[in-house]
Amino acid sequence: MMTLMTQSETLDTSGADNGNMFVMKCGGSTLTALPDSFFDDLRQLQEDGVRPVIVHGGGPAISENLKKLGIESSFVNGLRVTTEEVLDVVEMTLSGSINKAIVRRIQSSGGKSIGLSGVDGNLIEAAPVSNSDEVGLVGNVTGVKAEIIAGIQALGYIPVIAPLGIDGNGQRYNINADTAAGAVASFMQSPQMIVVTDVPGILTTLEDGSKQVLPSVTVEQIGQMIETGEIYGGMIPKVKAAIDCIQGSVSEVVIVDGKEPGVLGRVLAGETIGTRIIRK
Ligand SMILES: Nc1ncnc2c1ncn2[C@@H]1O[C@H](COP(=O)(O)OP(=O)(O)O)[C@@H](O)[C@H]1O
Ligand SMILES: CC(=O)N[C@@H](CCC(=O)OP(=O)(O)O)C(=O)O
Repeated sequence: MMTLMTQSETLDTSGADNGNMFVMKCGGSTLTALPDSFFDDLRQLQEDGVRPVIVHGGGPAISENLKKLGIESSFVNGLRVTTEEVLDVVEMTLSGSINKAIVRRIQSSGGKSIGLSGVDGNLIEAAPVSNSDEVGLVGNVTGVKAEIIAGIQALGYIPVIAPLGIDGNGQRYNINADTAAGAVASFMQSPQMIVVTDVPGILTTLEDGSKQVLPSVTVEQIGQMIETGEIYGGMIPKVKAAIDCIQGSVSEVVIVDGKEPGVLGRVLAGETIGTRIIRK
């Protein structure tokens, strides 16, 4: 049965099986380091009938381009202070070079992919964050047109989404990629979100000073780790996005290192790898 959606709504799953989909966030810290085998695995999953959705970052590339152009940039609590001038560079970098580089890599591995940003088709609807007086044109997600993503998947392509948003007046916003991925996972009713980054999971420091990956953490433990400073910097938006989306239909968020061989298949097979963030 076809369902028509006039506004952004959580996907009606009455006619679709979302059990075989997952949302993956690929961090800018790791994009260039992802091996060809990562994209081969993605193609294999697609051939096996799994339907991934990719939301990507690109923070380091944005900073590099801003520097080249002599534009000052700074962060407040992990969010880039974004003027219209900065936003031009954010859009050029994320929707342009980074988005297309990912699409090309998927295609080079024999997979099928279409890249778009949250601006296209008003895919990601956004509103200013509460501290916009400090950070400028940074957005929170208020809606995701899940039917656009589902449509691209139905055509047999992997959607690759750059984290920009747009409001009813046509104003663009810069959205943290972890936040955007968590919102896409929620609105798509994805059972799982996989966060691919440059560390093997959430690390904790043992008494002897060595670091160890936590196989799983609860929302409560995360709160404590932020308070003690054990979780800091770029890990904070990841765990916050994870907490937000596991309140709904997403049952787990897994944080993994994209360089780990066979990582995607291993996560989907339920292997203990990286850190699983679970409700309780
Ligand atoms: N407890 C923690 N365990 C692992 N990494 C952490 C932790 N706290 C902070 N981090 C930092 O988070 C970084 C990942 O975030 P970020 O650099 O923003 O990656 P991405 O570009 O993938 O979003 C790690 O490289 C590490 O420096
Ligand atoms: C508002 C905000 O901070 N947006 C981010 C968007 C990119 C991003 O989040 O990239 P990573 O996942 O690589 O960090 C930025 O401008 O850097």
